Amino acid sequence: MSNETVNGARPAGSGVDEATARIVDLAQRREARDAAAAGLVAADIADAETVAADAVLTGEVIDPPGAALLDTGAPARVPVLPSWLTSRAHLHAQVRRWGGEAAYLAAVHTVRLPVYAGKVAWYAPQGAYRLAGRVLTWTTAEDGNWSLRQDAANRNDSRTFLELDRHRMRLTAWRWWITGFGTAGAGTGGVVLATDLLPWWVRVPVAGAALLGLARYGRPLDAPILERTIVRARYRKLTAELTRKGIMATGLVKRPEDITFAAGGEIRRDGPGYLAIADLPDGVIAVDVVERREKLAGGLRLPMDQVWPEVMPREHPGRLALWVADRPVSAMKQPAWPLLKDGTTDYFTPFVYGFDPRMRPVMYRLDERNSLFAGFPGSGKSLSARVVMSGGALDPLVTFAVFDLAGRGDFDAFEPLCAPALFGSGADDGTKQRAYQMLMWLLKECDTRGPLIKRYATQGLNTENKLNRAIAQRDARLRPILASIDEVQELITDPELGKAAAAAMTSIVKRGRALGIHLLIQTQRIDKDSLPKGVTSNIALRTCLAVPSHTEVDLALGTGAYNQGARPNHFEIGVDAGWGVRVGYGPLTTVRAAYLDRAAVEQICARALRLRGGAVADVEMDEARDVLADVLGVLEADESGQHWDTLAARLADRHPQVYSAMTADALSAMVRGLGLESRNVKVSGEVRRGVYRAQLVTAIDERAGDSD
Ligand SMILES: Nc1ncnc2c1ncn2[C@@H]1O[C@H](COP(=O)(O)OP(=O)(O)OP(=O)(O)O)[C@@H](O)[C@H]1O
Repeated sequence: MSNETVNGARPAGSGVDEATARIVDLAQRREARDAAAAGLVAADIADAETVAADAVLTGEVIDPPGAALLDTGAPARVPVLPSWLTSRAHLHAQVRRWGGEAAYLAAVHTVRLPVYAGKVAWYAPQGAYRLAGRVLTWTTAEDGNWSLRQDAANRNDSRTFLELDRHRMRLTAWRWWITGFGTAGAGTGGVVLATDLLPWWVRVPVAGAALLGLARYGRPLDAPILERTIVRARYRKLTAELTRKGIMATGLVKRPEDITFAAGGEIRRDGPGYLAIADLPDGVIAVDVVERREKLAGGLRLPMDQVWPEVMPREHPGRLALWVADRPVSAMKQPAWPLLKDGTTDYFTPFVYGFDPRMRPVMYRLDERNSLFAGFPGSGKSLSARVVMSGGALDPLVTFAVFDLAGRGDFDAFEPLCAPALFGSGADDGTKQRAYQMLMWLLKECDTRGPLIKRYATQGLNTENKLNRAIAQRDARLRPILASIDEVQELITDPELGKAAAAAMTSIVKRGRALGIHLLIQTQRIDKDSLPKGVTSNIALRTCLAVPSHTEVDLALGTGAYNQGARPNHFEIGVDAGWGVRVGYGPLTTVRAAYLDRAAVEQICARALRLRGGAVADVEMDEARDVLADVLGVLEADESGQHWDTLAARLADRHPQVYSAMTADALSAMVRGLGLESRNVKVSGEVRRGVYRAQLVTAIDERAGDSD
């Protein structure tokens, strides 16, 4: 409709003199209002900012009658139950909050009890005296027509006076009876309370209530017995006004009234805080507000940690969910991990991983997913990954492979759950080599599992050529595998193994997903070299913990995550340890892993070992291969050299269990890592990079000479 309006343009042919005062035609105005209500704009001939529609609209009619309506989703409905009644955690939070307030009031008034007792002792007799006076006045009906009688007396009108007094006497006749019975009843009550006729727990509260009532009646109006306690404003209620004030502080919106609140989404309590669903004016989207969280918090006069603006998934981009916590979230106590003390999990079913800022449980899924945890040192990666691994450990079917390339011992508790060849902890080359062998083993598993699973499909155990629990239980060769590598960048950037390891990981995350292989990698270095796109882009479940800037956010979570509102760069390392933004399972989620300290993880692993009958099966690994000898072995007798790509393909063919993921680049990097040069090799007239037989032979001879 705005295309019908041109600022400052004069109405075509109106002939209105701007200098003259405008006379408004009320009938026309009314008509225009009705038209506006019907969704139309009536051009007001006297409106200097409106021009005739046909002067501007030269093309086709934009909204022909009966144009299709856009589906903006199901009509918003008010929740049947208040949100604090819909989850146990929220109910606890609400009860705790009420309990806290009740305890505070009880404490305040208990301390003041002696003062209150003194006030009651002072005012109760005064109340009794006042009450007696009031009852007497009522009984004698002196108040009723006193002024009329006085008036008759002043006028010496004895007849009227006597008539009025007779009326008064008639009233007093029955009132004396009531007063008499009332006084006798009160007296008897007093005697009963003063003696032992009733137990103390009846007498004390009744006497107390009576005294309190008298004291209340006897006190001056401005002297309350209970001290007025101004309860500290511990909780700041989020109102529409406050929400608008906060959003205005971002500088994105010009007029507060442009911020509206979604129907059915009024501001309400949600977990330990308040939730407002606001619709932003045209041209402003929720991501813009999320981006200016700091200004928003400033406008609300609250610490950042208490203000959680979010984009609403599956809603229009201008709808903002603003959740304001009662207290800074980092100071809130997270609920305990539900599986901490008992319970088991199922690899194929989600389990609780952590809690979002509203303290709602957030689930984690192992099947058909791979995981990445990226964050700066101290952001809580290892702890978060340990929760995922603890979840996996509580399914007795899961086979573990764990490599900690930092060697800090964060994952030592999982050692008893791993076959000896599948556990390593250390920053040395040997551990990296073993981690690489583990990847080769996973590749081999990918090769063997596919045909086996297909066979079970023909027996009716699955429908989609994917591993499921029934198959995993039936065949010990198809147990789900959870393979974790901490500080994976150490392996990926290794000059010798890096390229081949990255290629292997890419292959594993692509193929292993449906075969019950979950690769979980963690890294603190977030750049293109440490997180090659081939690996990350195939990992579905990615969690980014505290990082310095949007570059790392997009590298870890995928390009565009920052634009969609992911802001892990707002987390403060140390304070917000464990907080991360996750993609790949449900909508973009801000979540903090449940806190499991070392002792808790050790207990969980001990439980997990018991679930596995106290021991884990050994795993056969292929011996580490001699790469140079293998390359020499695939050179044909008449070849003096060969290209890397041909050699890589031949190696994958000859030793698929070890080299199936081998690429030309990876092979070149591995061989160069062993001290050989990559050279131009001419084969069948084509010159490409490769290696000569003579180089390989010399290197092998030198190595043999060194070891002698
Ligand atoms: N979910 C959590 N809840 C509470 N505190 C946490 C949480 N996660 C981590 N922390 C705290 O942060 C500290 C660092 O965690 P962690 O060792 O997992 O970080 P990291 O990112 O792995 O660091 P590094 O890269 O140096 O290994 C922990 O010792 C713990 O005190």
